Amino acid sequence: MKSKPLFQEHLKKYKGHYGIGAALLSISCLVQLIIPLLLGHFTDLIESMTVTKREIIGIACWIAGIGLLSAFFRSISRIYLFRLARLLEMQVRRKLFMKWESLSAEYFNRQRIGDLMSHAVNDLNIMRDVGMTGVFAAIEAAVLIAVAIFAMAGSVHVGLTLIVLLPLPALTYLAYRFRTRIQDRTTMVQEAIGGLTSRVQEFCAGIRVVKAYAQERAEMKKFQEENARNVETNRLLIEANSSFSALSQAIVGLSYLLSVVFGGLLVMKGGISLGQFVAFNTYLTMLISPVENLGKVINVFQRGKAVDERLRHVLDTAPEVADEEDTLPMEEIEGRIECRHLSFRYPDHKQHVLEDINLSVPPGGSLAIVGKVGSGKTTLVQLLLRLYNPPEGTIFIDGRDIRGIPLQRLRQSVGFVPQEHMLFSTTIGQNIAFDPQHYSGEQISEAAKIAQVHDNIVAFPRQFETALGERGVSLSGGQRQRVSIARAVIKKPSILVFDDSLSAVDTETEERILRNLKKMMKGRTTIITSHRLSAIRHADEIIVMDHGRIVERGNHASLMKEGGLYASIYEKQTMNRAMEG
Ligand SMILES: Nc1ncnc2c1ncn2[C@@H]1O[C@H](COP(=O)(O)OP(=O)(O)OP(=O)(O)O)[C@@H](O)[C@H]1O
Repeated sequence: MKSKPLFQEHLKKYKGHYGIGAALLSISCLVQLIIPLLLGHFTDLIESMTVTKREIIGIACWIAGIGLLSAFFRSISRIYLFRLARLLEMQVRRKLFMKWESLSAEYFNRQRIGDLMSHAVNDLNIMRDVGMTGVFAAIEAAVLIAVAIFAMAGSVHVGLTLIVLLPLPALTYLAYRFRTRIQDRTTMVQEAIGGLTSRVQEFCAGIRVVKAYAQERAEMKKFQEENARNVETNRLLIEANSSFSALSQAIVGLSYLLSVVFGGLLVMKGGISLGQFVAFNTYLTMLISPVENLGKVINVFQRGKAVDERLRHVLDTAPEVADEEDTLPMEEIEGRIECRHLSFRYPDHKQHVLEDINLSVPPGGSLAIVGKVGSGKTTLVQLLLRLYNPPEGTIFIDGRDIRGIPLQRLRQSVGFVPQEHMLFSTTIGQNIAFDPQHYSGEQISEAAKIAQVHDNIVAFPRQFETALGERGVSLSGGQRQRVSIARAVIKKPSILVFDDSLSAVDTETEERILRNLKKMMKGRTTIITSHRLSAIRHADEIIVMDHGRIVERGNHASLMKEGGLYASIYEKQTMNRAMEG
């Protein structure tokens, strides 16, 4: 289902609050409109030479008092309406984040980080601007224009008012002409910001590679291109905005000119008094700013519309991996895994990366998946976590099709150690206890011991409280790997999946980790993919993959006896180790 325009929805939901804000602002505008009448009266008194010093002070005090009262209501309404705009920003950002959390890994593969950041930051700034500048100026313009015109016609001269208002409909035409141009250019600017953010993000993340390959110049060139695109798109937007502003000001200026010429003639003919002429022009001056602002308001709303569409495009993305409506709850997962004729290709790809995979792991059993680079090992374990959707009827856990297992239950029951060891910029302890469940310090420490990283952590002055990432310490590749192993084992999951997760530790540490795991994983299912065969030789079953197919299967002894691919890789690795040792 397509979502409704975000701003309109917000307006509808908080219509009462917007009503109060609009009422407060209207009071401020109405109070302000008394000032021209006082000025007109004052001018007539001066012209008639009948004014006393006391009256002058009295009128000045009234003008000051009314000005203050108007400013008071204006500032309250501003606080009120701006708070609503902040609320809109916060709610849309929350929606956006919740949507991202529901989307599959594939969605993020297809997106540039810069574009996502541009949605979360720049698009929402524009959205907030719609709520702040847009709504505030629109209400002010509507009230001031309506009431000032009424006052000009009612208290001064209908004919003069009509003449002066004659050019103003041209503003509507102008807004119509500029509408698409401003919207399109806003989209271009937001996309350019996304591109620039992506470039900076990629450069910072890949700084070591850039330096190692002396790619600074090439990177600078790419950055310059994005930077220039950003400047150019902004230039185009400013050009459209400025032309729109200049033309609307010219229209307003024409009104002013008509007022001076025809108003002056009327005063000379005695049609209106000098005081009325002054009041009329003061009203017109009051009108100029909101009418000019009206141009800005239209501009802000047009930019807001472009952003609203961009954001809704994200919010309307359907999650590829989600619970079906008829998904039944599931108590505990025991850990029996089965693949039946599993063939898989990535969304939007023609080629199958897994072909007719059949396997069965009993609860508490261990399965090792080995094979050449790109043979499909990671794909297979990601399907077991349902990071992608396998075809129905191909993967079963505890006898239930994985597509019918509640995602929350499935993911709570699997401890996954991925190839890339993503640690968050919190403390080491929080990185280990990264689970909805609460863990005690003792449990965190225990998990770190199993993962063989406890000694490293306690060597830091703040131990488990040590902050990681930005402005925190950096861990070595091996330490990061072991912290993410600790993160998986602390859950004591029914199924533990290691995707080539022991590659950055030496063989001795690897042995110790596996020994500890064996104790802890008694009765739980373990799946390990690895390039290093020494890490998996104790597994109950080993499958060897090549080009997405299982080409050999058995245990270490039977595979060695077979003398196939497994045996040849194992011998090569043993020889290499012997030569290195
Ligand atoms: N998100 C994706 N979209 C499309 N194709 C993908 C995606 N991820 C992997 N592939 C392709 O699927 C095939 C299997 O990749 P996979 O990562 O499963 O292999 P692997 O055996 O784990 O490799 P490695 O040992 O390098 O980790 C490769 O040809 C790869 O290019």
